Amino acid sequence: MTSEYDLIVVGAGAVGENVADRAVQGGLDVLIVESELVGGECSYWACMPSKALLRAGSVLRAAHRAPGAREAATGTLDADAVLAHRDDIAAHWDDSGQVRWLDKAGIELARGHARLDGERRVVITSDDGATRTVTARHAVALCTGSAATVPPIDGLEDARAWTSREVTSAKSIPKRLAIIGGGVVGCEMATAFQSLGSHVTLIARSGLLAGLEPFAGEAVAERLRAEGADVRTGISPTHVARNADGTVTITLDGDDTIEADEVVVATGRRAATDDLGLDTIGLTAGDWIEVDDTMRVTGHDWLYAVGDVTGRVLLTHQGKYQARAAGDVIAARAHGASVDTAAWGVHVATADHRAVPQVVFTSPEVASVGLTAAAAEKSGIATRVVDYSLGWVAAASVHGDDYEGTARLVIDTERQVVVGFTVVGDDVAELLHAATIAIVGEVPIDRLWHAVPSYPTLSEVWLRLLEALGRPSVTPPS
Ligand SMILES: Cc1cc2nc3c(=O)[nH]c(=O)nc-3n(C[C@H](O)[C@H](O)[C@H](O)COP(=O)(O)OP(=O)(O)OC[C@H]3O[C@@H](n4cnc5c(N)ncnc54)[C@H](O)[C@@H]3O)c2cc1C
Ligand SMILES: NC(=O)c1ccc[n+]([C@@H]2O[C@H](COP(=O)([O-])OP(=O)(O)OC[C@H]3O[C@@H](n4cnc5c(N)ncnc54)[C@H](O)[C@@H]3O)[C@@H](O)[C@H]2O)c1
Repeated sequence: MTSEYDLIVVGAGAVGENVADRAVQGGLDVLIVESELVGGECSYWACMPSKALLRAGSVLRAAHRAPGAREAATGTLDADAVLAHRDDIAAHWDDSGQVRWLDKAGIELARGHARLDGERRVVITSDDGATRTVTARHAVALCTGSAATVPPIDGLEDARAWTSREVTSAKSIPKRLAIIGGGVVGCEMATAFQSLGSHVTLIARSGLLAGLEPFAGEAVAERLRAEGADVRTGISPTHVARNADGTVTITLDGDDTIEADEVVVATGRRAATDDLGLDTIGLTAGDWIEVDDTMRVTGHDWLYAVGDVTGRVLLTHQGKYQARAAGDVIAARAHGASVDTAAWGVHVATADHRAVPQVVFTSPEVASVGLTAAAAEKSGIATRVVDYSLGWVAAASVHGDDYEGTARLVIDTERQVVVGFTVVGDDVAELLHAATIAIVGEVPIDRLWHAVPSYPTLSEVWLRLLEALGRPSVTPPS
């Protein structure tokens, strides 16, 4: 067995797989180490199973909005069928398909838990306790992801609370589900489980989806309430207890209590770095790993960190974007080739700072990229903000009865380019990429007038937003 590789990747989630793939394509020999399932969180306990749990509810809501379909869709969701579909999407938690992909891509896999053991050295401990030491000729890339945080709420540790893992892999639908945390996971899982028949109580210490435009969280809260969920904002739990009969009691500020059959903690993530041997190279276990825009770790020219573990952006697509830059730059540096680190260059993840797209698959959907109005103002950019009600676009009336939604453009008035876009409404996810291209391409507003949206599509909201900004006028001859 070889003990030396050009590159050792720790963690075979979506991000690690992509770093390895790019590096192999760049001519390096690569070992990837995985302690659980090849494919990582996204495939088995995050993006994919959560979207499978949400899809049927979204389709049924769409049918209810459309006269004719509404009359045909009179029942409730078949929760068992949804759970079975989710199991298929999560490949029944069997990673053999992804292992085959690694093999085809020319990436060698080692199963086990990897720990750094000084510079460029990694010790792999397999399930039977056997260890193997490998060294990297050029680089080690840490792609170990993140894990759910459990906040220090009295009693929570002992209450057998579900995290994102248990809720996305749930085997049945609890009658009453309480969710602590009004962020992305909390809102998506509240949407899914309310539609699957749970009575959901969502407990958020602020409003919902803080950090996005305020109208996003407000629309999601309103819809959840309309569907029967109990949404409590501006309140925190003070005590959680699992009772003798298996139920859970959650005590809130002000002593109100909530009874539930299961409780989910969805209060953010921590770096998966606590048992990674970071101390052997002078870094601190448990910390997010700081990197430059080529994803190289500050102060260690052989070490890279990519994806969630950096804490830069906790999204699969953005981690994979970083991975493409990192895999390519590791290969370039190994070959002594030139490296392009200028903003928007091949080897840097510039978009992390300026154009991170995200879709929240709630009802209504929330799609955003770039800066919110508040973030743009805070960063000192001279901005203009325009809003348009999506219900006024022609396509909305065809889409379904009483369509409601909001789109917001944030414009940098000095550079005359879009720096932020948020849209909230049913089936708006696919509107997002146009905005991402406008921001990354720094397309001048005047030119956007020539990007004509098809009639009647929801994309016509672009035209309405431009009209709200004002058509550039032609100066009449004097
Ligand atoms: C419920 C939920 C839903 C989400 N939905 C979306 C979504 O719709 N869209 C989106 O873009 N993002 C979504 N995300 C975020 C997304 O899941 C993460 O951004 C993504 O999984 C990060 O990928 P990663 O490869 O960096 O980490 P991970 O997927 O966590 O992979 C890290 C891998 O490293 C392995 N590992 C860790 N330590 C070691 C070690 N010492 N040795 C060997 N192996 C190790 C782990 O077993 C794991 O397989 C969601 C997250 C959650 C929690
Ligand atoms: N569709 C998607 O793109 C998608 C879906 C799910 C998750 N994700 C990603 O996964 C990551 C994790 O999601 P998340 O929802 O766990 O984190 P989050 O940061 O989005 O939300 C955490 C929420 O918990 C609250 N909170 C924190 N500590 C608390 C406490 N002690 N008591 C009460 N509330 C508390 C915060 O105020 C916040 O509202 C996100 O960064 C997100 O980008 C993405």
